[in-house]
Amino acid sequence: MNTNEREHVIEVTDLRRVYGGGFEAVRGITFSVGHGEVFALLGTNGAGKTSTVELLEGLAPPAGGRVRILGRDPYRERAAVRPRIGVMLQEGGFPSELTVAETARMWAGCTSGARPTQEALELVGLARRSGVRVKQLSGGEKRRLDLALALLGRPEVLFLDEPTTGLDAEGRQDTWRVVRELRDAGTTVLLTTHYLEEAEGLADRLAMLHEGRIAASGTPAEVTATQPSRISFDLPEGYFLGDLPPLTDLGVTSHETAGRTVRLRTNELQRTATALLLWAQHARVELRGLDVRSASLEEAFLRIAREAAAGTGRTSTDVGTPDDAANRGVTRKTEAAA
Ligand SMILES: Nc1ncnc2c1ncn2[C@@H]1O[C@H](COP(=O)(O)OP(=O)(O)OP(=O)(O)O)[C@@H](O)[C@H]1O
Repeated sequence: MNTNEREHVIEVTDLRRVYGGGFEAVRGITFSVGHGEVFALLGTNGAGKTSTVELLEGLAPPAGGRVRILGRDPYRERAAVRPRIGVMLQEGGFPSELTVAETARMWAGCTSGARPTQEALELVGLARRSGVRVKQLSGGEKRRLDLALALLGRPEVLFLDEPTTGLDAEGRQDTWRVVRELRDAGTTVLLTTHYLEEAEGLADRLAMLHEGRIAASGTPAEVTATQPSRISFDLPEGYFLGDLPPLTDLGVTSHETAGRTVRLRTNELQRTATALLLWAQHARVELRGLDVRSASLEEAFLRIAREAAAGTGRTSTDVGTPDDAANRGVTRKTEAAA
């Protein structure tokens, strides 16, 4: 592996995809993924995730911009790139009359340097179902088979398009475990998902797509940090809202009351919480029901999607590389909302 591959296993620059009829599904996106990173593409339905991943897999040429996988063009240099990547499609579409083992063997026959089929099936917890026909598998088991086949070639780069759709909670956990093990072994993983907790728990970095553009990107923590945190508590007996320190001085962006319960939103969680606790200590009162929490990725996603849909999204895109340690702050492409 040369230096460039180590730095940028996946490199996407101003990528565009236009379908017949002139519809622009991918409108100039830029990001890179480093060796051994898990990168998640999130987005609303039709945001352009699959259209992007297909370009990365070399299934179609971009209408504009550039893709490099392991330093090579995945479309023009497909013969060199394909053996080094693993692809798990949304719909595997394998012959339903074959058994699991037969399907894996058939796929292994088309894969250079394939690992033993039983090993791949064991990785995804399907070894016990080797003799079962594909048509008799549950939806979740079919997804596991898709994953096993993607792993057969010991890929350096793994593309997972909605890998846990249709899986139950246990199956999802199993898939996450496999992805983490692969990542720990140095595999670079790019996944698309609709499950925000999946991105939150699995991805080192992520990008949220909206209408073919990146609306926000960064680590999950960086993306959620762009959203206000929440603090709620009950006003102590005999105290009123006006008895608290001026809320704007505490970094509070909005507040509401319901009975004696006060709910605050703040972009400076530590400062606001500390000031409230100091006030309570000084007043010798208890803030009953105190609840302090950061925004979830789901909240961030919903807000960013709403803002982007309202037309406040900017058009430029940029995601820091993993080596840009000093520049790892989230890249928000939407104006901050109150
Ligand atoms: N072959 C095609 N021809 C024309 N338009 C297409 C084609 N494939 C996808 N599109 C359109 O491109 C846009 C992006 O689709 P894409 O499948 O990439 O979105 P997605 O983010 O993967 O969506 P989902 O989460 O629903 O799977 C959508 O508006 C879709 O209708």
